[in-house]
Amino acid sequence: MSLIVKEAGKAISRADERAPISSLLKANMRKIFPDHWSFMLGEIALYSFIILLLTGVYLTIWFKPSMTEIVYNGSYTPLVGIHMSEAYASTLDISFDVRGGLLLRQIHHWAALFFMAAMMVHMFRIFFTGAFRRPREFNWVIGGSMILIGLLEGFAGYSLPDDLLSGVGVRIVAGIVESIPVIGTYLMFFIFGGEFPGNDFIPRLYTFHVLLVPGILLALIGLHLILIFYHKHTQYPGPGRTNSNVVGFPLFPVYVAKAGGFFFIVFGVTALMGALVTINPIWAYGPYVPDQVTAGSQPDWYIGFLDGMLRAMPPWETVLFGQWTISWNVFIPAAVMPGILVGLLLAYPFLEAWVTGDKREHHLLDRPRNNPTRTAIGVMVISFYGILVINGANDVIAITFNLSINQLIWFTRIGIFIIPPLAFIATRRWCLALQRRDRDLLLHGRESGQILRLPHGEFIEIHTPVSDDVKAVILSKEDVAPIEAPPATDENGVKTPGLRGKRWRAKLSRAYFGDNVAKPSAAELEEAAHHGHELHDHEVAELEAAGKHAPSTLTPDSH
Ligand code: HEM
Ligand code: HEM
Repeated sequence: MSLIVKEAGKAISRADERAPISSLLKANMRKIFPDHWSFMLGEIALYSFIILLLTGVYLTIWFKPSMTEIVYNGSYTPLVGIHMSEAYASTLDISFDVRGGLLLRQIHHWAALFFMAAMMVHMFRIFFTGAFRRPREFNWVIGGSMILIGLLEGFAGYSLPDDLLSGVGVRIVAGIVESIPVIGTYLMFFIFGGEFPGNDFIPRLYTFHVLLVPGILLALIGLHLILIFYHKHTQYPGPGRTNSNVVGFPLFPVYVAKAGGFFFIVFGVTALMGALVTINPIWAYGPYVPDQVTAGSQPDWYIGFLDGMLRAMPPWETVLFGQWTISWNVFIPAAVMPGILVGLLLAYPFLEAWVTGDKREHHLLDRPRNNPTRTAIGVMVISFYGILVINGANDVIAITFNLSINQLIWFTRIGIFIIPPLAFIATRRWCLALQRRDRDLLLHGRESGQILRLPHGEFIEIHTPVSDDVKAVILSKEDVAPIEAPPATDENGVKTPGLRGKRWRAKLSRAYFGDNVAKPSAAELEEAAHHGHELHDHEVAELEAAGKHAPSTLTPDSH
């Protein structure tokens, strides 16, 4: 036995001489990572992706990416004798005839929904805490691209079974491609290998779904994680945490154990969902037939906002020279708007840095209230997105709540211009109110609800000072001055180049920082500490004369 161990040890050192992994591991495994529950969101995205890879490989063994028509003869009797594509029939086989097939299919689908949800909530965490600021802007761009690619990958997978529900989705995509002016029809023929639906689409989509996109995602996730390691993780403000240190636990053994355990929890929950909750029962929809549509058909949740945008658009069309139709009703919501939204998403870190003029490195996270405009922009975008998702399900909502679908469409058309700005204003005011509360907490302590009556009859409210931990968190706020507009000419009378642009930028910057409530200065804190921690001499004397003691840990605040 000891000989085997010795030989194995020798083999490892020989391997290590050729590929010096141990020194690399030694240097990095003790790296410190900060701790917070919200840092688990990125992990959920990562583990869901691993589950997708594992279950996806299992599905490839039986799935037949072919649109060749066959007559079904499997064990799901209601469809026996029906004409369908091999893709649809093989998905039925996976569901009813392959051992564990339905379970793995359902785990794959649930993992896809969790993957997209985890990515999005992870993105919100990054956004609201300002974790995308320098030096992590590029990692934000990688993340944003992964959302877009994940969305395409999910749509591709959802379309593979060639059932009536997914076929309707593919038909919509064909329509969107056709709506692109000039090249639309050519592009549609190129993608589908001829008229819709043709025979080539599912095999092409299959290569896209199981090879091309997973490969790209794998590379991007690898790069994303390497960059996180390289930049080090940001941390939330707290006692002893600064922009230049990291307070937390070492990667090995603490995080390796935690992350390993968490992977099994995510896998367990996904497997439980796959085992207990039906998802995408394609046998109930039937095979895709181009002239049929199922009532109440809904895409997976992450596509809902696109569908909502499409459904809200008025029926605008232009016919050029009496023969070329431009379908604005499809082109704008399904091609132009998504392009603009993705562009803004990817550019956000750079836009914010331009408006604030803040190009410094940030390793300490912002509290959302301390950056009211950013937080308000985030909530505004979420409300915009939410309205579109609701409209994407307007037929189902109309039937469930006995409403008219037209009412819902008009609610969306008007609401989309009114609700997001209201959400912006309300959030901004809310953040500023929280800033004011923080300032009050530092200067006057917490209202204890205890009222003290002084012997001469006056009532004072007792305020307890906040703990040092809370103080450290509140004091982490940075008060940044807005950018000033340069003078029209310099001291030699030379006109400032690009004056108009610079004035605009200064205006935006002022609007961005707007009514920021400055945190108390050191002098104000000193004054408050001096003033607040003891009762006035005459009050103490009064209490003592009455045979009472002033509460020593409490701070009265009647002055
Ligand atoms: C496949 C999808 C993704 C995976 C597997 C993933 C994974 C992770 C993990 C494990 C972390 C460290 C833990 C944490 O902070 O949550 C992280 C951090 C980060 N992620 Fe992602 N992420 C994904 C998508 C995204 C998206 C969509 C964005 C933004 C648009 C993004 C931007 C970032 C940034 C900027 C950090 C650094 C955060 C910091 O240091 O505080 N990621 N990601
Ligand atoms: C981000 C990664 C992925 C996402 C979001 C995703 C999503 C999906 C979805 C939603 C379906 C429809 C499932 C259903 O029938 O209800 C599907 C089907 C499928 N996926 Fe994926 N998938 C991913 C990665 C993979 C990988 C890596 C493979 C293979 C290596 C794979 C192989 C398949 C196959 C063969 C099907 C068709 C079988 C079926 O529908 O049951 N997937 N995928």
